[in-house]
Amino acid sequence: MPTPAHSSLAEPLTYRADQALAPGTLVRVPLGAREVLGVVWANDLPAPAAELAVQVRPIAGALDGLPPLDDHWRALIGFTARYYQRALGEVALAALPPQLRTLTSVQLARRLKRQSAAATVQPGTPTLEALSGEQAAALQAIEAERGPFLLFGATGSGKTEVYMRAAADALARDPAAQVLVLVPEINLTPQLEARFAARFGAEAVVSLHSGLTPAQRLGHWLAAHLGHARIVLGTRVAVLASVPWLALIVVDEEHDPSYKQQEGARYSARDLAVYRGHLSGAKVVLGSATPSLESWHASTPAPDGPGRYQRLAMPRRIGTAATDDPNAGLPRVRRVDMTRQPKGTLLAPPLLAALTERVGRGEQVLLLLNRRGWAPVLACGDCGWKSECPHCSAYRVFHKIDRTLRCHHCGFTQRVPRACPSCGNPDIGTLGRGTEQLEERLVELLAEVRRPDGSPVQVLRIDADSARGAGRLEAQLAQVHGGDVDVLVGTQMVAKGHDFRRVSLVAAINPDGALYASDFRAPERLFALLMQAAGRAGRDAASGMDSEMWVQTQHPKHALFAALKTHDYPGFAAGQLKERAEAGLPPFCHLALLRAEARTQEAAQGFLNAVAETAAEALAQGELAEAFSNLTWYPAVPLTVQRVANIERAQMLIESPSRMALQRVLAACQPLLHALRASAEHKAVVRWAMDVDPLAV
Ligand SMILES: Nc1ncnc2c1ncn2[C@@H]1O[C@H](COP(=O)(O)OP(=O)(O)OP(=O)(O)O)[C@@H](O)[C@H]1O
Ligand SMILES: [Zn+2]
Repeated sequence: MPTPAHSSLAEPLTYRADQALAPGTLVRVPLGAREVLGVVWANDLPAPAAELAVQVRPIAGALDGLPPLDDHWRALIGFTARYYQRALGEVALAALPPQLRTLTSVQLARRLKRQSAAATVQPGTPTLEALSGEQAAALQAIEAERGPFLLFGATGSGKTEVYMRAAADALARDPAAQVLVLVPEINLTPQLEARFAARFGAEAVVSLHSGLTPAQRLGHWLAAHLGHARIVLGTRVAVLASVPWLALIVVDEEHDPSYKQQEGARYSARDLAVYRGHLSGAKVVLGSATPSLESWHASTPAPDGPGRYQRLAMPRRIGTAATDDPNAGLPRVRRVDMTRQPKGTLLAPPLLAALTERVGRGEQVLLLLNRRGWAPVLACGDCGWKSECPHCSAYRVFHKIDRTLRCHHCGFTQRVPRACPSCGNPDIGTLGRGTEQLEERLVELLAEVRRPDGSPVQVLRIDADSARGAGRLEAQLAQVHGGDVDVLVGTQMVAKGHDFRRVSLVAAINPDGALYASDFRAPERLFALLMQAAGRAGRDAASGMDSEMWVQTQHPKHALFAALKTHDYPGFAAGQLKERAEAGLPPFCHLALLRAEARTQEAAQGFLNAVAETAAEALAQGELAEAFSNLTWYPAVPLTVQRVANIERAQMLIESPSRMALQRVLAACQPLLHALRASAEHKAVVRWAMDVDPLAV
């Protein structure tokens, strides 16, 4: 009973095969007029009645040069499809390398011949540093206990070393063992891949992510599937790779939102990693200096929390064990009250002075501004015109570099008008600031400043615009690591995971926007971003540089900044969890979002409300009555950015204290959703999607 990978059909299809095929075997099967890739899902079906048997088509061929996908993998795919409410075939397909879809059995055999044999792993090289006491204790616990573990290690506490030693232990224990290491965005951390390759040998490590060519992706996937790769390093898609001898899964920076897939099956790779570990008996280590509140709560011991994960703390930075100060080596946090600065100040004078001094001493400075472009809005002071996107409910951003107005939602781009398009006023201006403007201003402000060797100061901007193009980002990061850059300006991209050795001052230029955002996770995100940004400063304890994190804010007394000042993640988390418990928000309840897109807002909301009504009629009585009574359905509302590319977007929140109840009702809603979508009444609906455990609401 192979499941053809591309169909949106929920259930596997039945085919006939002359030879017995083990479950997990890849096959090519006819589907309508096409021939597609499939996976044998079960082979123990009762023979169909004679009159039906003639309708069962034979498979076109089996890719039997390849070992079948194992039970654990199939169970993982089955779980993912069920939990995230998607078709089995779709999830299986997304997990397989695209090139497999087109290969014939003969081509695959040829490809397999070229695949190199199993890599030999050199266990430990003699140049290893001695572990810190905290690192040694964490490793010992990982060795001795079952987990899953939350490695709660301060920035610069040496979590990567713990991952590598735990990996080395797992590989040494079993000559076939494999390790899966998940990272948020691989091109942001080229350093990490290099460190693993240096430690374990380049042949033993393969990467899996969307930046690979189709041929590389197939090659790396095969290396993992055949057991040749001992370490598989990848982004969220790698959690679904076939890794048959899996012994350890590491999820680095487990709080990172990019672990959540945002289209198709909207899975959380972090949550699936925990499930996968449970399925295949592999240990799971989630690591972060700013864990997600879900993982923090899960690792809180009874009676205050469920104690499902075991928390391992490494509060100290490497090289600071000799002092009594638990925050030794972490930057001193300074809040600048922007209400006391002249209106429109971009960089407060004391910050500019500190920055100038640091650069003059040959230290590096990192400025965080989470907004790309020159200014978020272009506006006319006379008639009130603003640079709205004609296709979206959003403003187009002014990019000075190529003099364009660009919509960051739909991509619509035009040249900047010379005068106000509405009233002809030639004197149009900008509102707000982005990274381009900050970069330009810094170059002006630092024009007279010299580095210790007398050369002019170098300013570099890193954001999604500067990083466009293959290899650009890696090259820019290499410039920073190489010391060619004095001031680095960037969006959240620069705050993540980098081991910058010479940064001694980090500043958040304007973080206030997120303080009062409507999403209940906004404070958690902001706190993590600022802690991580601060974590890029003063990483070389041996250099003796003191380091600082500056925060420019209109709300210097805000509790979030107070917690940041003392590097108090546990205090911040406790406050947030208390609020979440009182408000009945995750992790104390479970959410699903139903989204709809249509030509009109009315049609989008009408569809969602019809789903809620139909579900109530169909499910409130009968078998699912009790589960259904555990759910709260909120009315449909427009999304914050309501219209994108002329499509109206709406969503409906469904909430339950019981994950099980939510799962059962969502599954029962699937046929209702498909039927409603197909009905004439809702033909204006363009698409709908279900997001289980959504990250943003
Ligand atoms: N036992 C050790 N002795 C000396 N140096 C070490 C040791 N362990 C790690 N380091 C070094 O300390 C630095 C910080 O370690 P690492 O990058 O692993 O930190 P991290 O905990 O992952 O931080 P972040 O959360 O900021 O990414 C690295 O340069 C690493 O090589
Ligand atoms: Zn647009």
